[in-house]
Amino acid sequence: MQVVNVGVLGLGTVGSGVVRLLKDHASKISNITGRKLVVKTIVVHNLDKKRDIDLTGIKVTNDIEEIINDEEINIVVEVMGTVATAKRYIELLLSAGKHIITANKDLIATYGSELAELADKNNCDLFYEASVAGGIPILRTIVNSFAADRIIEVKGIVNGTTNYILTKMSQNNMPFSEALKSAQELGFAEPNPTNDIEGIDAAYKMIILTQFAFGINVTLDDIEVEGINGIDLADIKEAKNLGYNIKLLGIAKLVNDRISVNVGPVLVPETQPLSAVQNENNAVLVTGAAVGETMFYGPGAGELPTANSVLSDIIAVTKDIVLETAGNRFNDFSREGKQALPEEVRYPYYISLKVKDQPGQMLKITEVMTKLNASFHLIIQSEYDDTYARVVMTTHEMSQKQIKEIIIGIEDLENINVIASYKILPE
Ligand SMILES: NC(=O)C1=CN([C@@H]2O[C@H](COP(=O)(O)OP(=O)(O)OC[C@H]3O[C@@H](n4cnc5c(N)ncnc54)[C@H](OP(=O)(O)O)[C@@H]3O)[C@@H](O)[C@H]2O)C=CC1
Ligand SMILES: N[C@@H](CC=O)C(=O)O
Repeated sequence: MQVVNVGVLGLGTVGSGVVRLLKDHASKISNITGRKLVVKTIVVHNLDKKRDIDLTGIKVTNDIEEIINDEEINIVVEVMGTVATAKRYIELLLSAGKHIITANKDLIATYGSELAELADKNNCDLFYEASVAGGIPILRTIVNSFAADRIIEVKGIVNGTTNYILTKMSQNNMPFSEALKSAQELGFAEPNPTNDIEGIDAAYKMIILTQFAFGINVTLDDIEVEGINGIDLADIKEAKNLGYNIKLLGIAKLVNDRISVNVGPVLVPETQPLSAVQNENNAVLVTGAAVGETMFYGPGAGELPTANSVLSDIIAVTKDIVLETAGNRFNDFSREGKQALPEEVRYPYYISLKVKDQPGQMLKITEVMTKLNASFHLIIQSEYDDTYARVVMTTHEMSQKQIKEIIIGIEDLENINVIASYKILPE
């Protein structure tokens, strides 16, 4: 049987999974593709690091030239992370005619269009199924199964680390820092977890999902992003009392033919399936004009689930090599869409306040709301400490413009501080 040689950049969580799965499923993969896939060379950063994996017959190096100049290597899997270095390596590899598979959402969300052009020019495949929602095959599903539909909304939990942290905080009262440490140990978090907890990782995934679902390019600057680092355990509990779970959601939707993309903590009613998504699992809801709402659920991070998505790309590339059909676009980056206006995007909100316990405070808050044409749904007051009360309000639907003005108005009031304001997903 003919051999297809594979190069791998990175031998961390995902890289180790790729090497393991390629070995474990070698004969099944050969049956599907008609080729024997062999990992020939792996590039790592630290050659002295002890590896808990069988690397017999594989060359491990820290010199990318060993892959670039090896004409026997046809496919390269980039699972090392970083943006600048990974971009430079992938450009050199594409120019050398290698097909690329990457799990690097930071890179694809930022330079996907540029790299896709270079891949086209060199008749190479550039696939990145693992870059969004780990083990869920969401990108190919959108490309293949929604081709004839018109998608109007894509929303979901697309970051495993933050969902894991929120689950542990909510169910086990685990402090934020302890839950984050555990997510890091389990290999879910990015090497630098700032992007996870600040919502940037989810925003990168929403950029890619927006391209696939709507054919529209957005950048990080077009997305309102809020992470989970400011979330108070008391708000998680308060939301629960009201029948909601707080989840970090990405929401991309068409509003009057303009695109709105947001990432942030959202109160999800317990009755909704997204509310039941626990730990590192992800779920993406795709709403098509014809099909209605569909949901795709599975592990969003971790060694083997992510490696499985990488392997599905490896098999797709190998089939293209065999059939000589490589170089087809995974995705069309051509359209620039218009941004939805802040007054067009409407949700009910949850607002949590620290209010000095003195007469007339609620009246002042009500005045701000009334002036801005907004109204409460319910108000709950509890003790914050000896001097302050915690006031939690849910509102009727209002625009993003209104909620911003309300928050500014309330912050201007003396002895009243806004702790949090989160969207509420309608029932
Ligand atoms: N972990 C997950 O669940 C998921 C991760 N991803 C993405 O996959 C990619 C890899 O993530 P993950 O496996 O968790 O990361 P790890 O930190 O576990 O592994 C990174 C690997 O890349 C190597 N590396 C880093 N920089 C360089 C460099 N400059 N040159 C050569 N090798 C380098 C490291 O080498 P050394 O071992 O020598 O230090 C290490 O083996 C990232 O883009 C991430 O966003 C996507 C989906 C899920
Ligand atoms: N750090 C990411 C890994 C997968 O993309 C996450 O937690 O989702």
